[in-house]
Amino acid sequence: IVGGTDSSPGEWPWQVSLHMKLSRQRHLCGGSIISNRWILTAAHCVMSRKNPNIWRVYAGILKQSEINEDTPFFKVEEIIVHPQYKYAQTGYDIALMKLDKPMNFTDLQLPICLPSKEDANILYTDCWVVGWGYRKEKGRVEDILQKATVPLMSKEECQARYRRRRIGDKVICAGYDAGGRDACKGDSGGPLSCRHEEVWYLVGITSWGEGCARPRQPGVYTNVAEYSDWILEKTSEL
Ligand SMILES: O=C1CSc2cc(C(=O)N[C@@H](Cc3ccccc3)C(=O)NCCc3cc(Cl)ccc3-n3cnnn3)ccc2N1
Repeated sequence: IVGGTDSSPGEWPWQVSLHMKLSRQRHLCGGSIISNRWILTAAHCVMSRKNPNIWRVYAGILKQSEINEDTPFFKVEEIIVHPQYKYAQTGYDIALMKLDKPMNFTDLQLPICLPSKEDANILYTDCWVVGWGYRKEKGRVEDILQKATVPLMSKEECQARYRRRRIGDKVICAGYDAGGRDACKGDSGGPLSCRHEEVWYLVGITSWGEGCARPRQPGVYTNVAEYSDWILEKTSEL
């Protein structure tokens, strides 16, 4: 996160850290708890890494330094990538991870609400992008979970900023024309969370941008409300 500040314990209880373990392990992406068995993340995080056994899901943590060989994690039983995903910039950047066992909810690990299709045109005014990603384009994964508030941007304005891309209804843009606050490397897959009438909704999944926090280059997020049918279909499959 560029231009953010430290989060407090339990401030984002739906935020998880997705670690990939090959010879070594490291934080690769963020994700969001949406039920006691399912994590929502970005397809580009798991594409070409769909072997569930290499993933470790850490919930209820604030600092990466809390993670060591004794820190409990969830194993992944199944990974479901949206069938139309190709690259982040062409959309459908959404994936589900099924945990190998149900998570017990605590003050530090809780699900976030999914917006319904009807909520797709609510004007959210209190939105935050959160993650352990870089603070600048040439940075490193941060220890303390960072948060930054970013205003949502209209599709038209976002299309004008990304002339060579197709900015459709299935993505949401957020950021400042002056730049300065944005997601960055290591934040992808994590939540763009918006508070509406006292309730937090998972409005976006951190997907792509041209650099980090550059003027007139907003962050582009998967518009979760547009995928509510797909999420419900995949998470209720018997
Ligand atoms: O220990 C380490 C050090 S190296 C490292 C790199 C990345 C990374 O590039 N992540 C990418 C995505 C990715 C994930 C898996 C494999 C390959 C790439 C990312 O977050 N990308 C964020 C994309 C992004 C989104 C928004 Cl909304 C705004 C601006 C940007 N950025 C544009 N340029 N940088 N960020 C993630 C974890 C890492 N862990």
